[in-house]
Amino acid sequence: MSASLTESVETVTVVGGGTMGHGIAQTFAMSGYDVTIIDIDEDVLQTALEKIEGSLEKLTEDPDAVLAQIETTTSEEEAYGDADLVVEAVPENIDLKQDVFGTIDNHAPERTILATNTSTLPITEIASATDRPSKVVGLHFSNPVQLMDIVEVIRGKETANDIFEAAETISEAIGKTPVLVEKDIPGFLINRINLRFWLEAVRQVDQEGRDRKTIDAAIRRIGLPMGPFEVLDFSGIDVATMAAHSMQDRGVDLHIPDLLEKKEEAENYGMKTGEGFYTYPEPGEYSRVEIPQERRNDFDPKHLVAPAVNEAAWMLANDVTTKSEIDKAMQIGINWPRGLLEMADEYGIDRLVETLEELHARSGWDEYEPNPSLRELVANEELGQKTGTGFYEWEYEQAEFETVRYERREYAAWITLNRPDRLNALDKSSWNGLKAALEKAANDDEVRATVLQGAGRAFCAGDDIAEIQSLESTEDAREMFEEVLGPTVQTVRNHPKPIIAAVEGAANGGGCELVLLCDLAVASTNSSFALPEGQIGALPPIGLTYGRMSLGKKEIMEMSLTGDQFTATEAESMGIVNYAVDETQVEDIVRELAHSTTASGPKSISEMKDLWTGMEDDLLETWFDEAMDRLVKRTQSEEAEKGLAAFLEKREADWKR
Ligand SMILES: C/C=C/C(=O)SCCNC(=O)CCNC(=O)[C@H](O)C(C)(C)COP(=O)(O)OP(=O)(O)OC[C@H]1O[C@@H](n2cnc3c(N)ncnc32)[C@H](O)[C@@H]1OP(=O)(O)O
Repeated sequence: MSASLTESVETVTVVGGGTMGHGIAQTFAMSGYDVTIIDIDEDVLQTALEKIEGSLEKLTEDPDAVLAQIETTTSEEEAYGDADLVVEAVPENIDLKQDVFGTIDNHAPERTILATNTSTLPITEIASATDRPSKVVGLHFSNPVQLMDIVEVIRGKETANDIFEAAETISEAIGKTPVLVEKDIPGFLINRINLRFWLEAVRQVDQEGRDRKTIDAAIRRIGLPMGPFEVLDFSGIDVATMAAHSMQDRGVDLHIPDLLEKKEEAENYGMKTGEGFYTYPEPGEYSRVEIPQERRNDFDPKHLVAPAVNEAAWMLANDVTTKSEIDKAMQIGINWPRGLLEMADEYGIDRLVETLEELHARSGWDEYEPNPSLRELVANEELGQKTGTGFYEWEYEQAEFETVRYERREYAAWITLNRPDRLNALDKSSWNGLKAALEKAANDDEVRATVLQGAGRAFCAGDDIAEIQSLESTEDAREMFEEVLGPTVQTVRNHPKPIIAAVEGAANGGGCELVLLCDLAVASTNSSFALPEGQIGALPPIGLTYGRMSLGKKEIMEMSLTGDQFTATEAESMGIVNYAVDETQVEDIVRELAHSTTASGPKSISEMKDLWTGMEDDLLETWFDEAMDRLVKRTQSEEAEKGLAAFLEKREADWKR
């Protein structure tokens, strides 16, 4: 039925020749429809035609042919008498719109479908001004209409199925991607989600003293084309504030930060006035804002993503739309690199719920109370990529190798040292488990990056000192270090995929050395790094050899000779880790890094790694063997006997002065 309805639409009348109206008219004409624009003002119609002509010159080979399909009129009879579809785009005023719809209804034939491009008003109320509410539908275009792909198709309370479906197919026929909104809710889909994201960004500046450029840098970091302040300036602070107020007026639980109101009152609308959150060369002249990339890790994007996901969860729980419509809207409508709900599954629903709880507590805003459907996902362990199910299903595999847990989340292997009560100290089973897990990741072509992390409050406190103490002879020690530890070290070094250490907590001794062996590393700012092997009468075999590739002599010697703890920030400046970031972001930044490495060819990566390993071998292989030999002897020495006992008895060795 809708197909024939759609086919029967040949003539389209657009009401209002302003910014949206002329864009809508041009779009229909470019797709071959006969278009009439009606406005009460001849001058507006003239300007509309000029603007369309100017735009067509940039977009088509033959602007005249398209222009020939557009007529203008001020006569209602002429405009509506033969229209198959009317699209209204007059200013956002309910009385005006109802008046216009009453007039259209009087003049248009019974078959005519009536659409409104309102962004803030209820479709149902507009439709109530007609005798055909079942034939009224929302078609909310984005500005500039001729360039933006997305259109929201909104069902009013009375909209008939065939009209809703026809609106969908007509949207496709004019080259747009329709997003179906099944309920006539304030803000529809895109504004509702955008506003949650934007308003929290402004609150962060207003109430938390955050810097707007840092927030924009963090949001660009996760792949969005612009940060929230750039977007607000670009699309108009007045427009966003108006949309927020209208949602608030219609009963949506939503706060508008004072800072946004102040900008609006001062008429600092953004690019169009030359001043908004940023300053522009001239009113109306866009220039891309300089955003300091180096601050990109200093703000957690989850603070903005979580409120948006909460809004999406509310929509899903209330049958307003579907997951795919939400994700399509964000990807196609506003150029997100992935859909919002896909992103939610990457972050982990549990972590977004935690973020919402934190925002709720800090702001006191009830809209941040997590939607019950999110809590239900958490209760069901449907956390997203890390459990294989969240909003969507994901490729997921789990295996245990002794005390090491292996998970494949989509294209990344997450390997977890899992002896939290021993701070993941590396005993024989950990070394063997790590080797087996790495081999599994290496042999799986689907795995493109490998992450190494620790369970609990430490990354890894080094070799298991109790186990070292239990080695009773040089032969035992040789077997442990040369047949267990050594081969695992070589497995780490020869791993053909990027290995990224995710450090949260202590990385001591062998733990710190594992970080040195990884290709990339991210640490929480409360992590610590140390090579304290000397304190137990041993020595750091990897730190002293392969560690040289990351650290200079003074650094290695200070770490090895003193065993002192270094902070994550120091580790970052020394080159032990790439980034020291807030603990809430370690997992995210590691995942982003893993994702970024997939931009490089898998074979290129293994060649790069092979070259590096070969170079290290030429320089250091014999010295690593030498270091291991000395380590074996050290662990069997009288000094080690005292040092190992001292640690296990929680006291200092007697040589300490
Ligand atoms: C070739 C050799 C290479 C090596 O790697 S040798 C080992 C080098 N590593 C170290 O020397 C670090 C040893 N650990 C520590 O110094 C401390 O831990 C930390 C600073 C990392 C953390 O201190 P805190 O937060 O106070 O925790 P806690 O109470 O010391 O540790 C919790 C439990 O974990 C055990 N544990 C910690 N590290 C090791 C280890 N490396 N080997 C065996 N057990 C370890 C502890 O004893 C304790 O146990 P309980 O709860 O029974 O008292």
